Amino acid sequence: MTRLWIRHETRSTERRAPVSPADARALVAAGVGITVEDSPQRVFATSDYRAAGCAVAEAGSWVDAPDDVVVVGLKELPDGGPLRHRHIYFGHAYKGQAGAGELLARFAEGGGVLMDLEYLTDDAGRRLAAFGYWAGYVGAALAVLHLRGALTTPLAPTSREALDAALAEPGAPMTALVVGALGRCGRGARDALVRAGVTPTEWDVAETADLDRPALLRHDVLVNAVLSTAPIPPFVTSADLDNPDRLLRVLSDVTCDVTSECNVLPVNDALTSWEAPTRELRGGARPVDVIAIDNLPSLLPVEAGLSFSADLAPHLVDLDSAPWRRATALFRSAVKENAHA
Ligand SMILES: NC(=O)c1ccc[n+]([C@@H]2O[C@H](COP(=O)([O-])OP(=O)(O)OC[C@H]3O[C@@H](n4cnc5c(N)ncnc54)[C@H](O)[C@@H]3O)[C@@H](O)[C@H]2O)c1
Repeated sequence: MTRLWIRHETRSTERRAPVSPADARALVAAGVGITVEDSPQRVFATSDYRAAGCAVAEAGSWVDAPDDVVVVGLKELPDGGPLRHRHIYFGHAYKGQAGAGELLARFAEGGGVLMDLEYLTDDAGRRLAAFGYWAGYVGAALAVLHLRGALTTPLAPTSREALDAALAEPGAPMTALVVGALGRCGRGARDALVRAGVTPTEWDVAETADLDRPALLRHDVLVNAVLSTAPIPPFVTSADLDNPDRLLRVLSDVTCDVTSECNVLPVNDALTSWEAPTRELRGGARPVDVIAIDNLPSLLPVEAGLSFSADLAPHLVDLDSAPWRRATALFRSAVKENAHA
């Protein structure tokens, strides 16, 4: 029998969960055993999981859980020693990100396995469960609100209704470009911009093959929603920021590949946060700011949590299916490469 252990998230701002109580109920009915760690910040009540037939454990107790449980979460694990369980979450460990080598070494040392949610794909390579839509939606919304001077900090989780009401407030006209417009984040970004009364320019692979830099710089807002798996020439360079014809004022980097070799916006090399969502890249009379928040969907935790759980839960019944086997194989080759690095 599959035994899942849904962990409390380490990051205090992370209110989402990978599986909702309603989907947990369906999994339990399908014969999956589920333990849910109590969590002070999770958007779904622990009592709802209990009512759905899940056992409840203390926050962080997965470290002492039996070897055969599969630990399920979303974002980073707490620092610590060797990892001996199978873990399902977003490890961000295969693109040379900061800390990736150390994480893979912890798995190698403990004999555990990372079944990375980013690489859970169907036979055609399409992601099976992703938060992209709401990430793009919030990423574009923050850019609009910032440009209008209507961003209140620190950011806090909200509802779509409240966010849409803020976007519907009248503001000065602006232009916006979404790159990666055909993807999940891109679609969310486009919808948020339309909600704000902005008709976005939409670029995907075809439009960036021969990048029209002057056209890019003529937009007030750039939302980067590209999924890059190998380094490509940057979309915005330092010289672009110094270009006197630049209109670009806000870069919203939904991708957040800021420490990766795949960073297409190398003018920025650091994340921003809920406390300080924007950072100035150029000041003075022609400022330009960046937004690079890597947990955007957490700002709409209910909408994001429910849609992600609906996608993921059906795949948690059988962890030996082809998608999980592919994700595991990828992990094993990353560990091997890391050992030789
Ligand atoms: N910041 C956050 O909180 C957050 C949340 C979810 C996802 N993400 C990240 O956002 C990125 C996009 O995720 P997604 O789910 O939307 O991916 P996706 O695969 O659905 O979409 C990516 C899009 O980028 C396009 N693309 C790829 N290369 C391109 C290029 N050179 N030029 C133009 N377009 C290109 C693809 O054709 C596709 O349409 C990922 O890196 C993901 O990790 C961030």
